[in-house]
Amino acid sequence: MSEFHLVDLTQMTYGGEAMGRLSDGRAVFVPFALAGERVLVQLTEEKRGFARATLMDVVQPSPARIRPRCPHFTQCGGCHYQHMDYDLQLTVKQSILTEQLQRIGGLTDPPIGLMVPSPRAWNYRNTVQFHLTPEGQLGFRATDDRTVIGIQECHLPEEPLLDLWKQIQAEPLPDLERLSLRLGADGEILLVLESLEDTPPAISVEELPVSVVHSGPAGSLVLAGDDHVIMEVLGRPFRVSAGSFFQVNTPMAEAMVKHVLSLLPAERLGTVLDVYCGVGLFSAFLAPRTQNLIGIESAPSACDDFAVNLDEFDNVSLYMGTAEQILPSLQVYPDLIVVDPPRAGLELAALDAILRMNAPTLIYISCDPATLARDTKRLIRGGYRLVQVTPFDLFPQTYHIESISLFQR
Ligand SMILES: C[S@@+](CC[C@H](N)C(=O)[O-])C[C@H]1O[C@@H](n2cnc3c(N)ncnc32)[C@H](O)[C@@H]1O
Repeated sequence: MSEFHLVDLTQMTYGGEAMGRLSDGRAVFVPFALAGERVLVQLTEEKRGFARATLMDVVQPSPARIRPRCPHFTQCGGCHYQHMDYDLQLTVKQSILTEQLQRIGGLTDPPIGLMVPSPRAWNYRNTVQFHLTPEGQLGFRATDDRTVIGIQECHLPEEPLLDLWKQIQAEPLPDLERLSLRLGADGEILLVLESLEDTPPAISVEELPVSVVHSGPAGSLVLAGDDHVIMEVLGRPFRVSAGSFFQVNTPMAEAMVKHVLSLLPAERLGTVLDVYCGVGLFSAFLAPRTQNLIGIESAPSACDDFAVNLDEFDNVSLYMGTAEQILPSLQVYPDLIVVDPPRAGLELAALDAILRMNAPTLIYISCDPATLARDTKRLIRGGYRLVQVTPFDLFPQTYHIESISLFQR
């Protein structure tokens, strides 16, 4: 068993941890703690240059520490910031984004604007995904990101999802891999049951006021209602099917769309690329400002939704496939490229193809400051200038940081 260490924490770092130094000078990362605290920790992972530790005791708490709302805090891997009030969460995220762009991105003074706060710090998620414990109870991944722990309460989903959760958690669901709920505009809910069998698990769906889809190895089967929900952003409806991505915080999706539009020039654009376009959230608002809009998206269900959501436009085309496959062979010279990749950021083949297209403006929507910083360095080396970064707090109570960056040639 590893010994205990007393550590003074000096800095919050990306990933939900606070950092201090061990007596041998190595950095140590401690979750659920705050900069300014003296803590007792036990090492869980040791490398030559750093270590990770479990928080055993807060010997000298920070005056900023508050009582977490959720009893699962420190066990559940979902939230890392419930011990800070919301204003402090915003400040911490802002400084982490700055630190990442400085240290990984190589920028001395990154042009970061103030973080746009979420209108709701709690109950903001329009979707929730449960994993199942070995006993078939609904749960979330624990802090180790592997084990699933049974969950009795969560304060992040919107209230109608909590009401439905209460109804379905009564009976165990041992044959399920995952269960997700997504709340649409007008209150309809899509319940998706994922299993490794083609036979749908026994769940009494008839009494539930929802659409139900079973997703198995052979594909998806609608058990009740529709195979999608309608989400609404800035008054515009979006069809979102069971397997498609959609932003989880609807008011913040609206704020991001408005921000992207505010970065556009007044005159109509020629060609615009929307890479990682999903069901067409940004494309739908860019299409009226563009002569020719091209979407690229790898998920078939999101492509189907995109086709429906942008059906009214005849200046829009869509490529289904990965950005790294499609971009290198695309012979276009866009005025604007919008990218919104998953956490891994831009694959090198996609980034190189983007540089070759030589677009005067690139808007990079990021959900991971570390890969944003890495890609920023590459984009700057390739001839872009980072003009401004606006962080958006899409995920209160968690360490996740969303941002929109404007690059120009
Ligand atoms: C962060 S989401 C953004 C979607 C959309 N921009 C929005 O805001 O709703 C990323 C999207 O990229 C898609 N995707 C993931 N990897 C991809 C890849 N290598 N090439 C193209 N699309 C990819 C996902 O299916 C998902 O729809």
